[in-house]
Amino acid sequence: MATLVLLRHGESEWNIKGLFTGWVDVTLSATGEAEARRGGHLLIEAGVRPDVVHTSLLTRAIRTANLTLEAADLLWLPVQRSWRLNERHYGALQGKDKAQTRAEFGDEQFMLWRRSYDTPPPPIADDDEFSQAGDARYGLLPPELLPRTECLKDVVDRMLPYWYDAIVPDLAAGKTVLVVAHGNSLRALVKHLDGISDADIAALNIPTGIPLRYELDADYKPISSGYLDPEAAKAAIEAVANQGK
Ligand SMILES: O=C(O)[C@@H](CO)OP(=O)(O)O
Repeated sequence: MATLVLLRHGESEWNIKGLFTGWVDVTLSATGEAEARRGGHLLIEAGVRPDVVHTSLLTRAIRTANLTLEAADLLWLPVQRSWRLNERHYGALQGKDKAQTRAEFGDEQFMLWRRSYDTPPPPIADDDEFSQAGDARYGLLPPELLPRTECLKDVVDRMLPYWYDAIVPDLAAGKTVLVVAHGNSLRALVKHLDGISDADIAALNIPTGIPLRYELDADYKPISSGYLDPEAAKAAIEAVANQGK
């Protein structure tokens, strides 16, 4: 049996403002910092002691991992980072207000862009102020891999190689693995783990800052899973689902 813990970063400054974020590198709000520390305390209370950590390349996930590990007195753990754990690239919606977008394009189009499995938003222009073209952190990435927009299916496709090549080997070595990532990159991973259909994944939302623990069998299929604070998770999931309303 292997233990995997998934943690969405704490609330970000753009989560408060209700803006589509994607690959824009915003930092945590004060609430997000507190959530991240609480995540560390929840790990201690549950007796979960990660051996290794994987994060995206985005500051809000990296800072969440640091604050969570610090609270759990585990800052010394080895950490690996990959763009493959980044948030879904939100294309031309990056930097746009969710409520305004909903009002302008209507409920159906808004939900299609936000939660459909295979409809990406329009691509972002390279000269857009919220584009990542030319961002040094993706400098080693072959240019054709740098997305200009992504739907959830695109995220599954670019995240799974990292699951198989980097995370599964850690689990196979008997390590408890903590993955600190994002709402949609974790939706992609949960879809894979729980075998959720393309249609049903639209209804799945991940709360900020609450560790989600999986016990996996020898084939890395879930035996059990649950948030370390189920009551708080329930309310926070509802809030994510209602964003833009
Ligand atoms: O804006 C984003 O990048 C994500 C996560 O905050 O939003 P959503 O939940 O709407 O996909």
